[in-house]
Amino acid sequence: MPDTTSDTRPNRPETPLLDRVHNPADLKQFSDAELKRVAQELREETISTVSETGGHLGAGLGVIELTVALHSVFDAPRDKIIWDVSHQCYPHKILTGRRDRIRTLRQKDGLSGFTKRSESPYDPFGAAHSSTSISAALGFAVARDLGGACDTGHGDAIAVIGDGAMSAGMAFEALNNAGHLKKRLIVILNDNEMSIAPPTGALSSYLTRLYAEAPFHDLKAAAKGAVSLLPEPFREGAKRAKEMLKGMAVGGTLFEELGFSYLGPIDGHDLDQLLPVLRTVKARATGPILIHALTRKGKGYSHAEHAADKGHARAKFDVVTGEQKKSPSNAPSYTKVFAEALMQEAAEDSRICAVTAAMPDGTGLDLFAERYPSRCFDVGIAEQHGVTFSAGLAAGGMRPFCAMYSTFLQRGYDQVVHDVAIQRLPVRFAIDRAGLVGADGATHAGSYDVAYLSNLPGFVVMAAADEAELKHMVATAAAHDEGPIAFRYPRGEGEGVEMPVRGVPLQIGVGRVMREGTRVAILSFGTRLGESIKAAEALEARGVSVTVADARFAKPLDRDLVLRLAREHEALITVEEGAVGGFGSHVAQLLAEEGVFDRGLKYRSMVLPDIFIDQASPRDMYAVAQLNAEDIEAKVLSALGVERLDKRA
Ligand SMILES: Cc1ncc(C[n+]2csc(CCOP(=O)(O)OP(=O)(O)O)c2C)c(N)n1
Ligand SMILES: CC(=O)[C@@H](O)[C@H](O)COP(=O)(O)O
Ligand SMILES: [Mg+2]
Repeated sequence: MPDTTSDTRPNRPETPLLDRVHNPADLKQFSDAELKRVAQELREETISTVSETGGHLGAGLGVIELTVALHSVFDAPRDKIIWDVSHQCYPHKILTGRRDRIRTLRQKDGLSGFTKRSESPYDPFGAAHSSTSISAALGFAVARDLGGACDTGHGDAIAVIGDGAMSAGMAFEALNNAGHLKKRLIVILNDNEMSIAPPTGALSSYLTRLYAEAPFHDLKAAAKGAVSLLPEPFREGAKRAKEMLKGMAVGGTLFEELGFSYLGPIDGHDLDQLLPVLRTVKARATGPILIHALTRKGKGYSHAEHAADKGHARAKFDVVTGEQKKSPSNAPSYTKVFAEALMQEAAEDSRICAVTAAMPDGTGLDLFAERYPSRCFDVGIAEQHGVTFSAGLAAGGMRPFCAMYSTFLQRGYDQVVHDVAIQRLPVRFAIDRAGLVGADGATHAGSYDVAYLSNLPGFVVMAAADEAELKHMVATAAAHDEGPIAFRYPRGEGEGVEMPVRGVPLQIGVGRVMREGTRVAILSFGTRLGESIKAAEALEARGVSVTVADARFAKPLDRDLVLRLAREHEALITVEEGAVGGFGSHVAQLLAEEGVFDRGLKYRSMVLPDIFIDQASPRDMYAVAQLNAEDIEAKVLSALGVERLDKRA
């Protein structure tokens, strides 16, 4: 792994205090005034790092002071600091012994862009999907109190959760349980009034009202007696507030009603507030406590602060101009093709509507929302609800497209089974980020959707081999009222194929043959089709005649096509960018049932390997997965048992 600290390129900021921090304990040498300078240096180091690596910028900048305050007051790794989503963890990584590798973030063999237990004892819990931190922290708190053994010892359990992540049901399930268990547990609500896009929903409005009514003073907590938890500078003000509030009917905050002490709102960028509040909480808290910190996403870097997404994620960029270094695109992204195809369908059919769970830009539904605002729903980070809401829309006579990343749809799986599939409701699942996604790594890989959908009775499961196919699949889904249907497509740009003006519905369960050969058949499902064709060309050049087909459907399988390919070829290879249990498994099942193996077919199934693949470029990840053209070629040769080709094709 490259060590990048010795690099003294001119854009590296001067960081004399930060240079003295090798682990969080080193922060204890500094006065509060010096900690403010550490925070400034940490901010500059974070900006400089992400300018070189790309990655999540705005969220980390928004928690710089919080990170410094937490690590200077608490004692990690004994105290467990759990970052929700953990896309804001780069400053934490810099302070926790990983600064020498910070510029390897999100690269092959480098640091993960998220917290990861295997990476550091300072990452007590891994994350990347949202809203898990309170549950995990509560688990640590209970384990501590029950005397569980933990390598790093047991101290405080602290969850840092954003306002976006707080909108998920799972966060409330955890609050509910924590309020009941009454264990000492610290939750910091990092409220920057942003998700990836501006947050939607009643909870977001509620949080806004909380601080609009009591900016930086805890009037309600004071009224309910939480004043003793406040540090001295606040206590006087709070007492006065309490006096003021005497006789007024003040309801508790939602969090207090759930059994938490509520402290806040406080200014999450002001160490003069953060440090005394955290010190007091550390010294005095008994049960569950929620600290409501107000922050700004992208804080301190104007190009992030003023961007619509507050610098949520960035390609490498120029620090001075903020300009991102993106390579020019040769084809429209799959996401954009989906959005445009959906708008075409929606223009013809007023029942078409769309649902996203906090990913309007990522799924392309921001475009749809602009054109059809009343037919587009951002439900917040709430995949479970999003799926069942779509089921309700379908039951109510609409034609909903539930657009989610493959990896996030995992969270709504029971809803897919129980609310959609069993009721045979025609929800259309647009599954973006299918396959390996690159820098976000294993947590974001779309590996399982084919397996977890193709086993459901009545589901139609398609994979687009290219962007034109995607357009046809959108049309297919729009026309399919008989039950649930899903189509998957990868992150990034299309293959550059010619696009039809309008998508044409495909015949359900029918694949297509791309080229005819005689000896070997490669049956691809999804965008590995291009690699399969390349492999076929290479094999052809070596004298092996290859048929290549695009299955289009994992369910229902094109039985005729599969059986014909099996009958007419010596070997059949299936290729997909999905885990075992998906397309290839269904083909194998069919071949077994039909007794094809008894007749000696050489069958091989190429799927993602049974490992979690760490971040790298997508191509490198596919190399690890052995799903590139050369791997397909090698698989064919090994299936044939051909070491030196005999030109028998
Ligand atoms: C279950 C799940 N759905 C969607 C996402 C995509 N996602 C990552 S960060 C984010 C926004 C989080 O907002 P917030 O918690 O407020 O943190 P902020 O970025 O504002 O600091 C979303 C939607 C995810 N990581 N996990
Ligand atoms: C942290 C998170 O879950 C998102 O920010 C994710 O990284 C977005 O991925 P895309 O860049 O593929 O939209
Ligand atoms: Mg937020």
